[in-house]
Amino acid sequence: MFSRTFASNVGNKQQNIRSISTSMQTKFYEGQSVERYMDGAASGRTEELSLLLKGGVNIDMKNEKGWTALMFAARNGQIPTIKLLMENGCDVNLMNATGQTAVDIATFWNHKEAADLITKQLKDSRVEDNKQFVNYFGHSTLDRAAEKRKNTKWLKNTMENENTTFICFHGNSALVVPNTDTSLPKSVKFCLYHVQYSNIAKHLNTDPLVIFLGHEYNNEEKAWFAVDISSISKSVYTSWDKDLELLAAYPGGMMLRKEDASLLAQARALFAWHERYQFCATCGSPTVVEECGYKRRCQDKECKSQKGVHNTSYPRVDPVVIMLVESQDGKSCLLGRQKRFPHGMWSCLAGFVEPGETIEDACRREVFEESGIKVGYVEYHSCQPWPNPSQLMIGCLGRATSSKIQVSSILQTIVKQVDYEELEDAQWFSRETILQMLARQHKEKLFVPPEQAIAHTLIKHWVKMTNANL
Ligand SMILES: NC(=O)C1=CN([C@@H]2O[C@H](COP(=O)(O)OP(=O)(O)OC[C@H]3O[C@@H](n4cnc5c(N)ncnc54)[C@H](O)[C@@H]3O)[C@@H](O)[C@H]2O)C=CC1
Ligand SMILES: [Mg+2]
Ligand SMILES: [Mg+2]
Ligand SMILES: [Mg+2]
Ligand SMILES: [Zn+2]
Repeated sequence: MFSRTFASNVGNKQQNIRSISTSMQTKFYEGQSVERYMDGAASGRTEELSLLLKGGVNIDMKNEKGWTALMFAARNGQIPTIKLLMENGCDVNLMNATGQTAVDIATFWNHKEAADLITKQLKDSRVEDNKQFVNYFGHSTLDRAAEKRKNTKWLKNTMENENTTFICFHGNSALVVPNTDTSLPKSVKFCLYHVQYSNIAKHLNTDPLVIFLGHEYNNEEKAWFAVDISSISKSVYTSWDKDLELLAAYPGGMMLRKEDASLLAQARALFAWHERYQFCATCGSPTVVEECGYKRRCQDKECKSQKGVHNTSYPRVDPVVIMLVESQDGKSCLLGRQKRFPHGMWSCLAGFVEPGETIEDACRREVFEESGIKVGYVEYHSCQPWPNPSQLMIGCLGRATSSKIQVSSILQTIVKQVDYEELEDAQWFSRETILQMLARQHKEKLFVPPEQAIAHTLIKHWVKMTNANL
């Protein structure tokens, strides 16, 4: 039903095949030339390969065993050749006749650097190929390197390393400096303050909460940590830099560069978890931090949580569905208003996923509870870590099977008693009205959430999907 959505979301895989048009280039398909191309890759003759690629060779051509040039380069750990092929857009996902990818081959032959390099591209290309939308707060550039979290020696050395960067948190807020880089979008008002541990260590508690965020891909030397500085007063941190200030993670986190925002989303969720889960959920004993911020272990050795793996010991992520619901005729979409929203703002309906519930059913239930609208087909669009404090917003598109809105239909009786309403109002909006709201040109000053919110992404996607001129 939503095939047009898929066309603009996940179905548009680029075929990255280069056609060869001239007769000279066509000759290249002859056996000898294939061999020359493959041999060039295996031997690392980058200049020759570069010329062949400029001549229009099919970069992903395969030999009779299904091997590509990238696979040959991976077989011999030819780093510059691998880089050249990837820069020229080779397909890193291809498999040979026995089902091995270039990463498998590099790994098998012990070329770790080559395997890591191709793996990184693989991740990037998945995003690129699928045209998958990455929302604000989701642009992490770090390898979380979970295996390092237990390696105390590596952690200690790395924390002290001058290439390592610390970001600082004080309760719910991050330490920031005003942005002075005018090349960044206007919405970027602040930058996370970056500091080395040695510069702040003397001001910290004896054992501050430190969280390992990860290191840059293929570079263990460039590691990132977050540290709790709540024991430090304003006069102390402003002595490091007079422009320093504390920025509340939400909504302040919307005013950062996208890379900073993802670091904030990761750190903020973990700090909030540590603050709220000081005691064991199973027996009530105090807990201690392990795995550089990624685990809390009960101090009672007899506690059930010590036996086996228990999710009470690990950081929380709360799944929330958020959905753009399209009317039966496809001409309008359903938006709602919560009381706490700024005047004039309308957004997608959203709600926490409940235990034992599918994403699709959660969308249908929340929409029905909040608006009385029934939803049939549901599909996934994209997601967003939401640091308020640790939701994972699962963005979906849904098709309504009814049209009569009854706000908080199911909750209405309870709502009266507890004086709380999920939504103050819900309405259908035409595409034309949505366009005015997106452009902030609506005559009654109605608008939708800012582009940092996944609600904005979904609304804009629906407008594009319905062929509006955006
Ligand atoms: N990024 C975005 O564009 C948007 C993000 N959101 C976020 O989604 C979240 C959920 O949306 P709502 O409409 O409020 O959900 P909702 O419709 O499920 O109602 C919230 C109520 O659900 C209950 N609840 C169930 N599980 C909960 C949990 N794990 N944590 C807290 N409360 C829980 C509480 O009674 C709460 O008052 C909100 O925290 C909001 O910050 C909401 C809309 C847009
Ligand atoms: Mg709800
Ligand atoms: Mg809701
Ligand atoms: Mg709910
Ligand atoms: Zn316990």
